[in-house]
Amino acid sequence: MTIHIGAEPGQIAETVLLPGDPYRAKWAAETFLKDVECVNQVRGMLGFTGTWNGHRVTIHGSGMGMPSLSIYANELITSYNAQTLIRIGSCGGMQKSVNVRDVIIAMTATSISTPSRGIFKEINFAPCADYGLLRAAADAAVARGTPTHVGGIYSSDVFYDERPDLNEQMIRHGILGVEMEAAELYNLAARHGRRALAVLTVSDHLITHEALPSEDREKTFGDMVEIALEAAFA
Ligand SMILES: Nc1nc2c(nc(Br)n2[C@@H]2O[C@H](CO)[C@@H](O)[C@H]2O)c(=O)[nH]1
Repeated sequence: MTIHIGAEPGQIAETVLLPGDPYRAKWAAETFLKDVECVNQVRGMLGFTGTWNGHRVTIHGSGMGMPSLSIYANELITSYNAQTLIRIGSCGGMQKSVNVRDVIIAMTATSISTPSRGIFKEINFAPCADYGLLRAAADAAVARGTPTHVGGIYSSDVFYDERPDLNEQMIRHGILGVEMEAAELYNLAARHGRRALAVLTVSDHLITHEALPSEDREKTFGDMVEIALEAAFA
């Protein structure tokens, strides 16, 4: 048991999927896992452990934003020995070539600040995905016929951004999408020698201003869960 996770030792699997929304964690666990057990309800940040194709998997909410993700990823790594952590989430599209419903496999995660800035100081560390997970996820996505993009994303600290110049520079440099969690997940995985990846579905678009209808979000989210599971155990 930790400050924010009520699970007993052994109740969390070495492979953890991290959606931002705890209710998506519940839906994904009930939809894709067998022998599902709720292992955390502290502060409503639900976590579930079960099996997929005979493999133990935990699906646990991370909350929105890097400070929240940092709390859960730190405790999952240091107190429950999580070895593979895959963020499954959604993002805003930032390139005309990226369409709503597409999947983005995040190779790198650019930010202007993360909770690790106190450690890095003047170091401009490059948060990047585990290559094996990245390759397996890209292969799984393409095999499903899902339009897939592999490249850099932007992990922002704000949803209602008052800095249009930031997005302009990210778009100019080929950043595929914006979300709010992956950079710190990659920082923590590098620090603790773990595997991490972010698999994102594009649910809104910063250029076209299109947004995915809520009923489509569940289908595309399901695709991402399966891609992440196939990559984790490839
Ligand atoms: N900053 C930002 N975050 C986004 C966006 N679209 C999505 Br889905 N997100 C993600 O969704 C949540 C905010 O709605 C955060 O957890 C982000 O990771 C967007 O256009 N901008």
